[in-house]
Amino acid sequence: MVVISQNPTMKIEKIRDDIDLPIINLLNKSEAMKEMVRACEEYGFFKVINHGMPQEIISQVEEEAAGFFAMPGPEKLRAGPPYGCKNIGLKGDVGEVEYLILQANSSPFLIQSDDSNKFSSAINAYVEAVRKLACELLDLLMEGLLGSTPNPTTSSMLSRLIKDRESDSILRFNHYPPVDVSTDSPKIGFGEHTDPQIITLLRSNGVKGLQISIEDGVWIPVNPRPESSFCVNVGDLLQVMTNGRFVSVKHRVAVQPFESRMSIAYFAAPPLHATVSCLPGVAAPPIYRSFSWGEYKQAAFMRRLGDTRVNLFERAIS
Ligand SMILES: O=C(O)CCC(=O)C(=O)O
Ligand SMILES: [Fe+2]
Repeated sequence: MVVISQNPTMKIEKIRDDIDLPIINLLNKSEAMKEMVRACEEYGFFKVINHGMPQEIISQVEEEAAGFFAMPGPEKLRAGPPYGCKNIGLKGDVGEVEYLILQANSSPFLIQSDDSNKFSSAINAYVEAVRKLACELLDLLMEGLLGSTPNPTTSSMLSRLIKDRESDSILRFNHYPPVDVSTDSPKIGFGEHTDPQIITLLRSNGVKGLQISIEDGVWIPVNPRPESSFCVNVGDLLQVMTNGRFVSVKHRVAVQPFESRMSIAYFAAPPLHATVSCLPGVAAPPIYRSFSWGEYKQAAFMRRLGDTRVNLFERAIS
Protein backbone atom coordinates (compact mmCIF):
# COMPACT_ATOMS: atom_id res chain seq x y z
CA MET A 1 0.00 0.00 0.00
CA VAL A 2 1.17 3.53 -0.71
CA VAL A 3 0.04 6.18 1.77
CA ILE A 4 0.40 9.87 1.01
CA SER A 5 0.75 11.99 4.13
CA GLN A 6 2.21 15.14 5.54
CA ASN A 7 5.11 14.78 7.98
CA PRO A 8 5.48 16.98 11.11
CA THR A 9 7.38 19.57 9.06
CA MET A 10 4.43 19.67 6.61
CA LYS A 11 6.41 18.12 3.79
CA ILE A 12 4.28 15.89 1.55
CA GLU A 13 5.60 12.36 1.57
CA LYS A 14 4.76 8.84 0.51
CA ILE A 15 4.99 5.81 2.79
CA ARG A 16 5.44 2.64 0.74
CA ASP A 17 4.85 -0.60 2.57
CA ASP A 18 4.62 -2.62 -0.64
CA ILE A 19 8.38 -3.07 -0.96
CA ASP A 20 10.02 -6.18 0.47
CA LEU A 21 13.51 -5.21 1.56
CA PRO A 22 16.15 -7.90 1.01
CA ILE A 23 16.61 -10.54 3.72
CA ILE A 24 19.91 -12.32 3.18
CA ASN A 25 20.68 -15.78 4.53
CA LEU A 26 24.32 -15.97 5.57
CA LEU A 27 24.35 -19.78 5.54
CA ASN A 28 25.00 -19.80 1.80
CA LYS A 29 27.98 -17.47 1.55
CA SER A 30 28.46 -17.40 -2.22
CA GLU A 31 24.77 -16.60 -2.80
CA ALA A 32 24.75 -14.12 0.12
CA MET A 33 27.73 -12.28 -1.32
CA LYS A 34 25.97 -11.56 -4.61
CA GLU A 35 22.70 -10.60 -2.93
CA MET A 36 24.49 -8.27 -0.54
CA VAL A 37 26.19 -6.41 -3.37
CA ARG A 38 22.86 -6.07 -5.18
CA ALA A 39 21.14 -4.81 -2.01
CA CYS A 40 23.90 -2.26 -1.34
CA GLU A 41 23.58 -0.94 -4.90
CA GLU A 42 19.79 -0.80 -4.90
CA TYR A 43 18.94 0.22 -1.33
CA GLY A 44 22.13 0.62 0.69
CA PHE A 45 20.29 -1.62 3.11
CA PHE A 46 19.53 -5.29 3.84
CA LYS A 47 18.72 -7.62 6.71
CA VAL A 48 20.80 -10.68 7.56
CA ILE A 49 19.61 -13.93 9.08
CA ASN A 50 21.58 -17.00 10.19
CA HIS A 51 24.40 -14.60 11.01
CA GLY A 52 25.89 -16.87 13.67
CA MET A 53 25.91 -14.25 16.41
CA PRO A 54 25.15 -16.07 19.72
CA GLN A 55 21.60 -15.33 20.88
CA GLU A 56 22.72 -15.33 24.49
CA ILE A 57 25.07 -12.40 23.92
CA ILE A 58 22.29 -10.46 22.18
CA SER A 59 19.65 -11.23 24.83
CA GLN A 60 21.97 -10.33 27.66
CA VAL A 61 22.86 -6.88 26.33
CA GLU A 62 19.24 -6.16 25.33
CA GLU A 63 18.01 -7.12 28.79
CA GLU A 64 20.62 -4.96 30.54
CA ALA A 65 19.94 -2.01 28.22
CA ALA A 66 16.18 -2.27 28.77
CA GLY A 67 16.86 -2.28 32.54
CA PHE A 68 19.07 0.78 32.16
CA PHE A 69 16.46 2.82 30.25
CA ALA A 70 13.73 1.78 32.72
CA MET A 71 15.60 3.48 35.59
CA PRO A 72 14.54 6.93 36.86
CA GLY A 73 16.18 9.88 35.06
CA PRO A 74 18.65 10.85 37.84
CA GLU A 75 19.90 7.25 37.98
CA LYS A 76 20.51 7.27 34.22
CA LEU A 77 22.44 10.52 34.52
CA ARG A 78 24.87 8.74 36.82
CA ALA A 79 26.15 6.96 33.68
CA GLY A 80 27.84 10.27 32.77
CA PRO A 81 28.40 11.68 29.29
CA PRO A 82 27.63 8.46 27.35
CA TYR A 83 23.97 9.05 28.34
CA GLY A 84 21.97 11.66 26.51
CA CYS A 85 18.39 12.61 25.89
CA LYS A 86 16.75 14.35 22.90
CA ASN A 87 19.83 16.23 21.69
CA ILE A 88 21.25 14.60 18.58
CA GLY A 89 24.60 16.01 17.54
CA LEU A 90 26.03 19.44 18.22
CA LYS A 91 23.94 21.54 15.83
CA GLY A 92 20.61 21.70 17.60
CA ASP A 93 18.93 18.56 16.21
CA VAL A 94 16.48 17.01 18.62
CA GLY A 95 14.52 13.79 18.63
CA GLU A 96 12.18 11.82 20.87
CA VAL A 97 14.99 9.53 21.92
CA GLU A 98 17.32 8.81 24.81
CA TYR A 99 20.59 7.08 24.18
CA LEU A 100 23.94 5.79 25.33
CA ILE A 101 26.95 6.31 23.06
CA LEU A 102 30.08 4.27 23.67
CA GLN A 103 33.42 4.02 21.95
CA ALA A 104 33.65 0.45 20.65
CA ASN A 105 37.30 -0.20 19.94
CA SER A 106 39.40 -2.86 21.58
CA SER A 107 39.59 -1.40 25.08
CA PRO A 108 36.92 -2.77 27.43
CA PHE A 109 34.16 -0.39 28.33
CA LEU A 110 32.93 0.47 31.82
CA ILE A 111 29.71 2.36 32.55
CA GLN A 112 30.23 4.54 35.63
CA SER A 113 26.88 3.78 37.26
CA ASP A 114 27.04 0.03 36.56
CA ASP A 115 27.88 -1.07 40.09
CA SER A 116 27.48 -4.79 39.45
CA ASN A 117 29.41 -4.52 36.17
CA LYS A 118 26.76 -6.70 34.48
CA PHE A 119 25.83 -4.16 31.80
CA SER A 120 29.46 -3.35 31.03
CA SER A 121 30.45 -6.99 30.58
CA ALA A 122 27.36 -7.66 28.41
CA ILE A 123 28.39 -4.67 26.26
CA ASN A 124 31.95 -5.88 25.92
CA ALA A 125 30.83 -9.36 24.83
CA TYR A 126 28.39 -7.82 22.35
CA VAL A 127 30.99 -5.46 20.88
CA GLU A 128 33.40 -8.31 20.28
CA ALA A 129 30.74 -10.44 18.58
CA VAL A 130 29.22 -7.65 16.49
CA ARG A 131 32.66 -6.50 15.34
CA LYS A 132 33.35 -10.07 14.16
CA LEU A 133 30.07 -10.12 12.24
CA ALA A 134 30.76 -6.70 10.69
CA CYS A 135 34.19 -7.90 9.54
CA GLU A 136 32.68 -11.04 8.02
CA LEU A 137 30.08 -8.98 6.15
CA LEU A 138 32.71 -6.53 4.90
CA ASP A 139 34.96 -9.36 3.64
CA LEU A 140 32.01 -10.90 1.80
CA LEU A 141 31.00 -7.56 0.34
CA MET A 142 34.52 -6.92 -0.90
CA GLU A 143 34.72 -10.36 -2.45
CA GLY A 144 31.34 -9.87 -4.11
CA LEU A 145 32.34 -6.43 -5.33
CA LEU A 146 35.78 -7.25 -6.65
CA GLY A 147 35.11 -10.63 -8.29
CA SER A 148 35.72 -14.26 -7.50
CA THR A 149 39.45 -14.38 -6.81
CA PRO A 150 40.43 -11.05 -5.29
CA ASN A 151 43.80 -10.64 -3.68
CA PRO A 152 43.23 -11.52 0.05
CA THR A 153 45.01 -8.33 1.11
CA THR A 154 42.49 -6.32 -0.87
CA SER A 155 39.41 -8.25 0.20
CA SER A 156 40.27 -7.78 3.89
CA MET A 157 41.07 -4.07 3.53
CA LEU A 158 37.89 -2.86 5.19
CA SER A 159 37.76 -5.43 7.97
CA ARG A 160 41.37 -4.63 8.88
CA LEU A 161 40.36 -1.00 9.46
CA ILE A 162 37.63 -2.15 11.84
CA LYS A 163 39.93 -4.59 13.68
CA ASP A 164 42.58 -1.89 14.13
CA ARG A 165 43.14 -1.09 17.83
CA GLU A 166 42.51 2.57 17.00
CA SER A 167 39.28 1.97 15.10
CA ASP A 168 36.80 4.76 15.88
CA SER A 169 33.77 2.43 15.89
CA ILE A 170 30.82 3.31 18.11
CA LEU A 171 28.05 1.43 19.87
CA ARG A 172 24.84 3.35 20.34
CA PHE A 173 21.75 2.31 22.30
CA ASN A 174 18.57 4.19 21.36
CA HIS A 175 15.35 4.14 23.35
CA TYR A 176 12.14 5.70 21.99
CA PRO A 177 9.35 5.91 24.60
CA PRO A 178 5.89 5.48 23.05
CA VAL A 179 3.93 8.49 21.82
CA ASP A 180 0.65 9.20 23.62
CA VAL A 181 -1.87 9.09 20.77
CA SER A 182 -4.60 10.76 22.82
CA THR A 183 -2.60 13.98 23.16
CA ASP A 184 0.24 13.88 20.69
CA SER A 185 0.62 13.99 16.95
CA PRO A 186 2.99 11.54 15.21
CA LYS A 187 6.58 12.14 16.27
CA ILE A 188 9.96 11.53 14.74
CA GLY A 189 12.29 9.81 17.17
CA PHE A 190 15.40 10.20 15.05
CA GLY A 191 15.29 12.54 12.05
CA GLU A 192 16.40 11.63 8.55
CA HIS A 193 20.12 11.13 8.11
CA THR A 194 22.77 8.85 6.69
CA ASP A 195 25.31 7.15 8.94
CA PRO A 196 28.74 8.66 8.27
CA GLN A 197 30.85 5.55 9.03
CA ILE A 198 31.55 2.50 6.80
CA ILE A 199 28.69 0.21 7.75
CA THR A 200 26.07 -0.02 10.52
CA LEU A 201 24.75 -3.23 12.10
CA LEU A 202 21.49 -2.56 13.89
CA ARG A 203 19.36 -4.69 16.22
CA SER A 204 15.92 -3.74 17.47
CA ASN A 205 13.60 -5.11 20.12
CA GLY A 206 11.04 -6.07 17.46
CA VAL A 207 9.09 -2.79 17.68
CA LYS A 208 8.81 -1.06 14.32
CA GLY A 209 9.63 2.56 13.53
CA LEU A 210 12.73 2.45 11.32
CA GLN A 211 12.15 3.72 7.78
CA ILE A 212 14.54 4.05 4.85
CA SER A 213 14.30 6.37 1.87
CA ILE A 214 15.40 5.52 -1.64
CA GLU A 215 14.10 8.68 -3.24
CA ASP A 216 13.29 12.10 -1.87
CA GLY A 217 10.04 12.10 0.09
CA VAL A 218 9.43 8.34 -0.29
CA TRP A 219 9.83 6.22 2.85
CA ILE A 220 9.86 2.44 3.21
CA PRO A 221 9.02 1.10 6.68
CA VAL A 222 11.44 -1.63 7.76
CA ASN A 223 9.65 -4.67 9.13
CA PRO A 224 11.42 -5.49 12.42
CA ARG A 225 10.97 -9.23 11.74
CA PRO A 226 12.52 -11.73 11.69
CA GLU A 227 13.39 -10.72 15.21
CA SER A 228 16.72 -12.53 15.05
CA SER A 229 17.84 -10.43 12.07
CA PHE A 230 20.32 -7.59 11.94
CA CYS A 231 19.69 -4.57 9.73
CA VAL A 232 22.73 -3.49 7.76
CA ASN A 233 23.12 0.09 6.46
CA VAL A 234 25.73 1.32 4.01
CA GLY A 235 27.42 4.41 5.50
CA ASP A 236 28.91 7.46 3.76
CA LEU A 237 32.47 6.08 3.78
CA LEU A 238 31.46 2.91 1.96
CA GLN A 239 29.72 5.01 -0.69
CA VAL A 240 32.98 6.92 -1.20
CA MET A 241 35.14 3.77 -1.18
CA THR A 242 32.92 2.09 -3.80
CA ASN A 243 32.92 5.28 -5.87
CA GLY A 244 29.17 5.70 -5.51
CA ARG A 245 28.31 2.12 -6.49
CA PHE A 246 26.90 1.42 -3.01
CA VAL A 247 24.53 4.03 -1.64
CA SER A 248 24.64 5.45 1.84
CA VAL A 249 21.04 4.96 2.89
CA LYS A 250 18.92 7.77 4.26
CA HIS A 251 16.86 6.59 7.24
CA ARG A 252 14.82 7.84 10.21
CA VAL A 253 12.73 6.52 13.10
CA ALA A 254 9.04 7.23 13.72
CA VAL A 255 7.95 6.90 17.36
CA GLN A 256 5.23 4.27 17.89
CA PRO A 257 2.04 4.46 19.93
CA PHE A 258 1.89 2.11 22.96
CA GLU A 259 5.23 0.40 22.49
CA SER A 260 8.75 1.60 23.14
CA ARG A 261 11.39 0.83 20.56
CA MET A 262 14.93 0.05 21.51
CA SER A 263 17.75 -0.33 19.04
CA ILE A 264 21.46 -1.07 19.29
CA ALA A 265 23.57 0.27 16.46
CA TYR A 266 27.19 -0.67 15.87
CA PHE A 267 28.86 1.86 13.57
CA ALA A 268 31.97 0.32 12.09
CA ALA A 269 34.59 3.02 11.47
CA PRO A 270 38.30 3.21 10.65
CA PRO A 271 40.89 4.95 12.84
CA LEU A 272 40.66 8.75 12.73
CA HIS A 273 43.91 9.06 10.78
CA ALA A 274 42.95 6.43 8.13
CA THR A 275 42.76 7.67 4.56
CA VAL A 276 39.44 7.14 2.83
CA SER A 277 39.45 6.88 -0.96
CA CYS A 278 38.15 4.80 -3.85
CA LEU A 279 39.10 1.10 -3.34
CA PRO A 280 41.54 -0.52 -5.75
CA GLY A 281 39.61 -2.51 -8.35
CA VAL A 282 36.55 -0.26 -8.27
CA ALA A 283 35.75 1.50 -11.53
CA ALA A 284 37.46 4.92 -11.67
CA PRO A 285 37.73 7.90 -12.18
CA PRO A 286 37.07 8.70 -8.53
CA ILE A 287 34.09 10.91 -7.84
CA TYR A 288 35.42 11.91 -4.43
CA ARG A 289 38.75 13.24 -3.28
CA SER A 290 40.74 11.39 -0.59
CA PHE A 291 40.33 12.49 3.01
CA SER A 292 40.89 11.16 6.50
CA TRP A 293 38.02 9.81 8.61
CA GLY A 294 38.89 12.47 11.21
CA GLU A 295 38.41 15.18 8.58
CA TYR A 296 35.09 13.70 7.48
CA LYS A 297 33.83 13.33 11.03
CA GLN A 298 34.66 16.96 11.75
CA ALA A 299 32.74 18.06 8.65
CA ALA A 300 29.77 15.90 9.68
CA PHE A 301 29.66 17.37 13.19
CA MET A 302 29.61 20.91 11.75
CA ARG A 303 26.35 20.14 9.93
CA ARG A 304 22.75 19.39 10.76
CA LEU A 305 21.68 15.77 11.00
CA GLY A 306 19.80 15.73 7.69
CA ASP A 307 22.44 17.55 5.62
CA THR A 308 24.22 15.55 2.96
CA ARG A 309 27.94 15.62 3.44
CA VAL A 310 29.51 13.26 0.91
CA ASN A 311 28.94 15.83 -1.81
CA LEU A 312 31.32 18.21 0.01
CA PHE A 313 34.09 15.79 -0.85
CA GLU A 314 33.34 15.47 -4.56
CA ARG A 315 36.29 16.26 -6.79
CA ALA A 316 36.07 19.41 -8.79
CA ILE A 317 35.50 18.62 -12.49
CA SER A 318 38.23 20.27 -14.53
O1 LIG B 1 16.85 3.34 16.15
C1 LIG B 1 17.00 3.03 14.98
O2 LIG B 1 16.42 2.11 14.46
C2 LIG B 1 17.97 3.79 14.10
C3 LIG B 1 18.90 4.67 14.85
C4 LIG B 1 19.86 5.35 13.95
O3 LIG B 1 19.62 5.55 12.79
C5 LIG B 1 21.16 5.79 14.49
O4 LIG B 1 21.40 5.63 15.71
O5 LIG B 1 21.99 6.29 13.68
FE1 LIG C 1 21.40 6.03 11.69
